[in-house]
Amino acid sequence: MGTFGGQFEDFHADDRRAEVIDWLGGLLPEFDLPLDSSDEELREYLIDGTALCYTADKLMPGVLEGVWGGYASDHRSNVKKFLSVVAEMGLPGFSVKDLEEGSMSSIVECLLALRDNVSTGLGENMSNYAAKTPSRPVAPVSTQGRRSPGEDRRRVLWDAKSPQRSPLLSGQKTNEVFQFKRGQYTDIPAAKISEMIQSNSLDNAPTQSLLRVVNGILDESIERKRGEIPHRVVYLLRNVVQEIEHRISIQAEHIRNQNNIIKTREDKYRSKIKALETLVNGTNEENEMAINRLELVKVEKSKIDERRKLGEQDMVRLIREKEDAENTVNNLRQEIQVMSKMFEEYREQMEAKTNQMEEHLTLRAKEAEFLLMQSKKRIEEVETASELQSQLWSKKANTFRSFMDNQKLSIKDIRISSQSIKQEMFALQMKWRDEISNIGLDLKGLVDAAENYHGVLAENQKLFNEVQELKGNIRVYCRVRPFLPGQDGKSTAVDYIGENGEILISNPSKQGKDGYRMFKFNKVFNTHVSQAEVFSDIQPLIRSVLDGFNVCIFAYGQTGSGKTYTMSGPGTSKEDWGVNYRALNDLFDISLKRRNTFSYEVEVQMVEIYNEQVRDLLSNDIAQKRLGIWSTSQPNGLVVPDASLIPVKSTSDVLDLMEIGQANRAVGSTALNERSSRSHSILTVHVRGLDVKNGSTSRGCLHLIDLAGSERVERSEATGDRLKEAQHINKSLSALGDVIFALAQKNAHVPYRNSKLTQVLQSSLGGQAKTLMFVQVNPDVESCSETISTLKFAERVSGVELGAARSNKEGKDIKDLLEQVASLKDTISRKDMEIEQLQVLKCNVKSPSSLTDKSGSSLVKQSFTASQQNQLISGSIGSGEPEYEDNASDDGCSVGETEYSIGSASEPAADRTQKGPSRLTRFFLTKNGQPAASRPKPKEPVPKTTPIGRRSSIASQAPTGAFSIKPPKKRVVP
Ligand SMILES: Nc1ncnc2c1ncn2[C@@H]1O[C@H](COP(=O)(O)OP(=O)(O)OP(=O)(O)O)[C@@H](O)[C@H]1O
Repeated sequence: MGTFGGQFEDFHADDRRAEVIDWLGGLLPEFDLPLDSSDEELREYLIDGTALCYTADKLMPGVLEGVWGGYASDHRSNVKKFLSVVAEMGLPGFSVKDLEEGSMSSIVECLLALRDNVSTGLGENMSNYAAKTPSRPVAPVSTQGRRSPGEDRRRVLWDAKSPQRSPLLSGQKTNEVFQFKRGQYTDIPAAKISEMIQSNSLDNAPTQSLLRVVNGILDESIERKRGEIPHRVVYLLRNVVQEIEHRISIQAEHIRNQNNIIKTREDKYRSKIKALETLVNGTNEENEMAINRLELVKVEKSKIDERRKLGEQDMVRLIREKEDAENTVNNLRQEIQVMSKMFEEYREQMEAKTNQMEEHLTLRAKEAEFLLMQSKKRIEEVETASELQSQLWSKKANTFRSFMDNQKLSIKDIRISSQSIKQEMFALQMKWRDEISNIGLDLKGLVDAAENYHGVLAENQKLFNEVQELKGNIRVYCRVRPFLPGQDGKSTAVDYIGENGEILISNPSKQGKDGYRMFKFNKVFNTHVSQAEVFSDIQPLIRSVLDGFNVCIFAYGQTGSGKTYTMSGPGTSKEDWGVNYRALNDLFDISLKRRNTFSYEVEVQMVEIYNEQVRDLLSNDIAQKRLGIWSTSQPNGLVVPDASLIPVKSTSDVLDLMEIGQANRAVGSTALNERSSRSHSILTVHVRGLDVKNGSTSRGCLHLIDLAGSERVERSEATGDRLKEAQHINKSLSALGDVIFALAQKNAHVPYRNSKLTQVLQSSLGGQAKTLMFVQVNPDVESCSETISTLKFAERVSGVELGAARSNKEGKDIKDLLEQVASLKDTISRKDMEIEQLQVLKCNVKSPSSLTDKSGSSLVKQSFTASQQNQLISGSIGSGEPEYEDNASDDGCSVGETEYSIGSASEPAADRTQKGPSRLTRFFLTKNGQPAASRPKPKEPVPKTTPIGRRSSIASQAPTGAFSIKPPKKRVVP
């Protein structure tokens, strides 16, 4: 039943809609919707509101102009205008939303109400309504025959809305015309009545007015009783009645039409009811068909919905795409703006540059012009000058010509005189030939001597070194550290390194000559010199330990200058080995070579001086007792006897010990060196040798000392414990400086006891040891002042004469050795004399004219006075150092070899003769420069005191007894 009710409602709605469509089809010519159009189709037609407005305008022309000025482009506004007209008429309206998407029934009902309202003769209302609207042009009035009801209706509307067509036709006037007072109709003049009739005012008059006119006329005729109504009034009456009849007939026709429509609708309803009944009573098949159709419809609907959804999605997508596109466009716009800004800036820059260039070019052009002017001037000047010059030259040429003429004349004279000279010369030549043959004989002897000259020189050099050895100068070797990795950009303070031990330091903080300082040492090792090369230079010195000498090598220099590098080496590989390892290795090698003649025992001690305390680096005992330092006169040579003394047999033993020692060393970091030695480390190698043939013994001791850094406290930025350490280090190093100073000055008192370091070094500095100092230099220009003070110190050290080293040998051959030394010194004096003679000869060869005096005797013979000759022959070294010969080692290396020569030994003889007294002469000078004429002759017994800086005579220093080496605390290397 519900379905049927719903279907009925649908049919009803369809019907109502069809009615509207039908009505609109008749009203609007362009409206061509079929009667069975759906709600949606109708909505589609009406939705923009134009059709609604047309309808209203058609029914009530101009009515919309009164409502907000006519049509609008916006569909909602049109619909609203239509709705306002409908509302004004008091008809049911609808909402805009209904028209857009809701039910169409409200719209259909509204339109039908409008239709009914208009067609049921709401003409008055309409005319009243239309009367409110402003005037508009008069619509053309159809005058042809009978009019259709619609046309009439519209005409009525039109006429009602055109009040100014004639005075009578206006609503007000019409009322005035048809609202006569009783008795007035009869009084209306005929002209007026005919005018009223002719002007169709009756057509326009409302029906009520017409009926009032009829009643009025009838009332007047009744009142008059006589029944006499003027013809003209009757005429009017008849016309009015005709009009009323006409209207009634129109109404009747309209009603008939309505009836027809109703009948048609009735038929439709009936057929629909029948269809419904058929539907209701229909077979299952039909139902199914209907259901199927319904399903199809649903499917279609769902499809439509889907399409709609898809459309909506498309719409959303398109909107998004549009938004994206807009964003892109905006971005592009922004980019364009940025680009244009940049371009603008760039253009401005280019303009600025162009301007600058223009200015620059203008300046250059001006300069060029100026230069051109100057050049022109110069050319003019040069032209003038060249003219003057050519004049001068021509003058000079004339002078020269005359001079040449004179010269030619004088040449003639000379030729004549040369003839006579030639003759004289010939006589002289004869004389010279004799003389030259004599000189040739002399020269032959000279050539023989010259052949030996170099050999003699080398020997002399060797002897000079030996003299140095005898003097016992501390050798100073300077080594310059290379820049470390990462220090590439630094500039060096080392300006020059000479081959003969010169080193020039430049100090950029000082100007001119003061900015440079030259030092001279026994040797300077440049940055590239290898560990092996350094060692080869000191090897003979170290080997002398096996011959019973005490040797001390210590490294001095500021932190990070390479002391540990030189003494220990940077690593344990063989190339890296420093002096320590190489020295011990070398000692083992030689002792092996000499094993048939000598048997050696090697023992090692390793101590450090840390904060003025001596610590045993080879002890396992952490809480060590303080170690005492013995006086240097201890016969066993042990300076720190309580320190562990470990016997070693091979290099590997040494390596193990060094490792222990290095591990126990006190190191820390300073601002200058990441791992800085904070103590002085002393490695002492004790060597005892036994001559298996004659039973004599020797005892040598090698001190290898790595001093702590000598930098200033403030530069190392040390504080706390580090400051204390640094202060101790500085104090001990300054004590070392004082000792060196006292030694250099040959003071009676040498302050050894001021520090542990000087106490330990006492035997090396003041005793009979051979001492060598490595002065380490950091090339960095920032360390320039430290470098200079280090080198000054080293310079002072190099001036210290310790006296000749003494071998700690004991045996019956000491006397023999002393004799050997005496004869050696005799040889030296002889050799020096020979050299002197050769030099004199050489001078004489250079100037042959001076070779002979008038008496024809040789100047060579005259170059020495008798007293000088006596002096030379009788000159004696006097020291008779037995150690000198003992230096010669079995393998041919001797300590006194040229490696230790000081630069001056290699100077050319000529230079030396020019500079001052010869080496020989210097050799025989005492320290105050006086000739040592009273020296004993070589064959004389060896004196007890040495003439050259010896502190005590050999005799007094000779070992007095057998070695009394205190049995040390020996420790076996793990
Ligand atoms: N001749 C050299 N060749 C290459 N590198 C060197 C040389 N000398 C020193 N060095 C390097 O310089 C750095 C400092 O050297 P080293 O530690 O030996 O200085 P130091 O004077 O012993 O310092 P400290 O007083 O602080 O102990 C190390 O890295 C070392 O390897």
